[in-house]
Amino acid sequence: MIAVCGSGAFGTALAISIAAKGTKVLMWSRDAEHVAEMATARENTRRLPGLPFPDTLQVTADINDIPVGIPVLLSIPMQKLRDMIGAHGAALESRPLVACCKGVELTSGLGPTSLLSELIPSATPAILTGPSFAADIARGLPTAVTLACADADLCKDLQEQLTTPTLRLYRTTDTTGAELGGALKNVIAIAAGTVMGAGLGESARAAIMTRGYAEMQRMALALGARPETLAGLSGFGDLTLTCTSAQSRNYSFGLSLGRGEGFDGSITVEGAATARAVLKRASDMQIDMPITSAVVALLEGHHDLRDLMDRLLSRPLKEE
Ligand SMILES: NC(=O)C1=CN([C@@H]2O[C@H](COP(=O)(O)OP(=O)(O)OC[C@H]3O[C@@H](n4cnc5c(N)ncnc54)[C@H](O)[C@@H]3O)[C@@H](O)[C@H]2O)C=CC1
Ligand SMILES: O=C(CO)COP(=O)(O)O
Repeated sequence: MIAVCGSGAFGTALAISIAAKGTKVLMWSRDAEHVAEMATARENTRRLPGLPFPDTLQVTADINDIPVGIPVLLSIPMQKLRDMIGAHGAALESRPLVACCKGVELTSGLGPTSLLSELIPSATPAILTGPSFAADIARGLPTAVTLACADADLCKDLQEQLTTPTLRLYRTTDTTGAELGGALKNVIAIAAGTVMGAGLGESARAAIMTRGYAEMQRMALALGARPETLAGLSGFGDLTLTCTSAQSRNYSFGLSLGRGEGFDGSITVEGAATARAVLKRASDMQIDMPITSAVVALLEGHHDLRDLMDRLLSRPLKEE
């Protein structure tokens, strides 16, 4: 048995996929009304309509229903994870906790596994991340992601428990690389969307993706990530998906920025807060991140995209 905390799109998709192979899954949400709705409809009509729950998936609004010791997947947006743990951490102690979120916390500069280690030292943190849209996972379309956990034996055990016939997990002990790949690619996806929204062309997007990947590597390697993790599913793989699909909320947010349109503030766009958090960390560490810096300028109301592009294009010429 496993548990999933958070009944958003991603948590629900993982719960459906894992339950579909016969594993018992208990999905918790803080919203009792939503839980009652899901229990009756046997689907999450708010986030993944039309994708029925397997019989092995149950829902609860009481986090204390989660049995002691079983692995818990935490699919809560990065900037909300501290609040969630603050309110419910006592129920999550002494067990594997698999972060299923992508970002860097604005207030601390920490990624999901470091934050979990700080807040619940008795738990063993892991992270599940990589190129995967929730709807694809829930529909049973083929998907491959990275599972990272510093404890190699536990990582292998979780890999077996969470892999399904359509969701294939690759394992690594490099939690830093996995979580930074997932966080940083969202920032570059906002930039790629902006370029496309502004009509600057697919060649410009390819340049943003490639130079964005160079930025991701600079930051992640400086923080101890392994290059092969960045080149894998959680880095290059997710960068590719998120910078090329309007299914991505980060990319769609960028499209709106580039077109000068508004965007629904209730939609989870992890890259926005992460861009600010990463830029602060990069400037403390004297790491050059011009694309991230341009995204932050856009977020702070710098509407002259042409001026930002000119700034990127007029940087000193250098080796690749
Ligand atoms: N949607 C997708 O296709 C994918 C999402 N992710 C990642 O999964 C994470 C979650 O994203 P989604 O599920 O799409 O977001 P979502 O916006 O659909 O759902 C977020 C969930 O978190 C809950 N939540 C928010 N604050 C909370 C709090 N303080 N306490 C308890 N619960 C709280 C909400 O009630 C909601 O159920 C993000 O980090 C995202 O980057 C990763 C891969 C795919
Ligand atoms: O991380 C994702 C796909 O791997 C989902 O991307 P968005 O959060 O931009 O929708």
